[in-house]
Amino acid sequence: MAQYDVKICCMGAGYVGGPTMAVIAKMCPRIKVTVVDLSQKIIDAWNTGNKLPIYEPGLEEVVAVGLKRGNLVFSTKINESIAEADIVFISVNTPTKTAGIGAGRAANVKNCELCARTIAEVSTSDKIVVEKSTVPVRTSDAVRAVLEHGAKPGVKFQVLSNPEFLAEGTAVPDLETPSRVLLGGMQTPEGLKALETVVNVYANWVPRDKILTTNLWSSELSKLVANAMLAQRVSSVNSISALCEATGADISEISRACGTDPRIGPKFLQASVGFGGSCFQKDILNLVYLCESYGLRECAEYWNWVVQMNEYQKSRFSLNMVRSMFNTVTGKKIAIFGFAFKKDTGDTRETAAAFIARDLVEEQARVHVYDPQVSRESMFAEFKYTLNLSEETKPGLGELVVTSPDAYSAAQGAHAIAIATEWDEFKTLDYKKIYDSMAKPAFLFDGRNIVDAAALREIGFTVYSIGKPVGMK
Ligand SMILES: NC(=O)C1=CN([C@@H]2O[C@H](COP(=O)(O)OP(=O)(O)OC[C@H]3O[C@@H](n4cnc5c(N)ncnc54)[C@H](O)[C@@H]3O)[C@@H](O)[C@H]2O)C=CC1
Ligand SMILES: O=C(O)[C@H]1O[C@H](OP(=O)(O)OP(=O)(O)OC[C@H]2O[C@@H](n3ccc(=O)[nH]c3=O)[C@H](O)[C@@H]2O)[C@H](O)[C@@H](O)[C@@H]1O
Repeated sequence: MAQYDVKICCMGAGYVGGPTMAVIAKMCPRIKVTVVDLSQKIIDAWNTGNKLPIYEPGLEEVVAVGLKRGNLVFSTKINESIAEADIVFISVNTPTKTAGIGAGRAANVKNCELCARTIAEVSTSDKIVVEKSTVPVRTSDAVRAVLEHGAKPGVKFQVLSNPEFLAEGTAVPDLETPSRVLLGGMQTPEGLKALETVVNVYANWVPRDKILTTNLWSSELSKLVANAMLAQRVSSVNSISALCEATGADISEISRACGTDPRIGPKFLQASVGFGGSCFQKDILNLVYLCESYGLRECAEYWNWVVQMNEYQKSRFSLNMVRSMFNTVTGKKIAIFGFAFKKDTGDTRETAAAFIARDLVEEQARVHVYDPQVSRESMFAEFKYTLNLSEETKPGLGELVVTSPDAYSAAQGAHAIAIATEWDEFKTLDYKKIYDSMAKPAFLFDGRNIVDAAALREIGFTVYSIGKPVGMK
């Protein structure tokens, strides 16, 4: 039997737990990594090695290394895996609360607490418990209290915070060459020793100067702030896109002109139909709630506007579609290109595309959606979860929303195309062929500014791009 230097157990085999642990296993042959989940279906999918539960470029190859070598295991044997581990990562979902105190804003840390209870219950040896989930600042206090109160005699726990900064679609490069790894711990001799143990895991492939250590609360809060600041840039640029449409300025030129200043930088200045994803909105609302809880009303309002601006951008997009199409889309076929919240992922959580589809369906349009990675099942799950939109709340939804096998059939006979996700394949479609197959006038609303609007206008399309007045290149 193989001998390992360290044994890791990760609770939660989702978008974060799966890729993060697969990379640790790949980079550290002397570490055994077991990823556990409550869902047998998810664990079975990871174990296939080639039909993974999530789509992420390059991930199959990374998972294959650990599975083949035997130091990466996916399992539902939660208790046994925790019991044999030296380090336990908690990487479970922390969604926005839907009921009770702070509903709609506060993060629900129920799953983290349950993990802590399980760890306390089954541990017969000391463990380092690492919060990888994104949590409100000071959640580690609660985790520590649960662990200490539930611990078997003589068993000691150290709690660390190690938030994850990977972005979906680029998870593998983000994990293999991270901008930084952040680790927070208690500034006590035991806390610092635990920090050093986990620093040593990452130091197998991450340069030491990129491994930042802080106190627990700074680490927890930095994660919320990083997401809030990234989302703030998108909302800022989106707010200016509305001003561009009104004045004749061009948002792409503005992003370039401002982003060239090294103090501002070029990234996250791409105007869009609105940001989506499971975390930006959730984490900002969590920050808003924290500010409110500490009586910091102005700070709460400030960050809340990042979310408000995003809502405005999404509704502005669908309103512009309806207005441009002579104030009615009733009975019209409309193609939506892309449903994932960004390219290179099949994740639909909080995707702007769902909001656009909802608004169009409310107007009784017939919406035909094509996305290379999103199944009809996930699309309808997202409608229900985020928008409470289902056959029960909107009879006939199943017929109004059609999932198409490709972009051409989605657009066939349609009055308009809305590009909601920036998949590369949408840049190189045969738009002449698409135009010829559409009802006229043929509209194209580019929610990602990825098509060559001038070339499409040459073909005959009426093109609307974000942050560019009609008729502009
Ligand atoms: N999705 C992303 O790109 C990122 C997410 N995060 C944060 O990481 C955390 C996890 O997010 P995702 O991986 O996206 O969530 P996810 O929903 O994809 O995965 C969470 C998994 O945890 C499992 N789980 C829940 N309770 C459990 C328990 N008691 N024992 C074992 N498994 C349990 C669920 O079955 C699920 O498979 C969240 O706090 C999120 O905010 C942080 C950075 C990036
Ligand atoms: O905590 C998380 O879950 C993660 O959230 C984001 O990652 P992710 O949501 O996967 O994707 P992003 O690339 O940040 O995009 C988020 C949304 O903003 C949109 N966006 C992004 C950049 C931009 O310039 N314009 C823009 O509209 C994207 O299309 C997408 O809908 C952060 O980038 C990660 O660092 C973080 O770990």
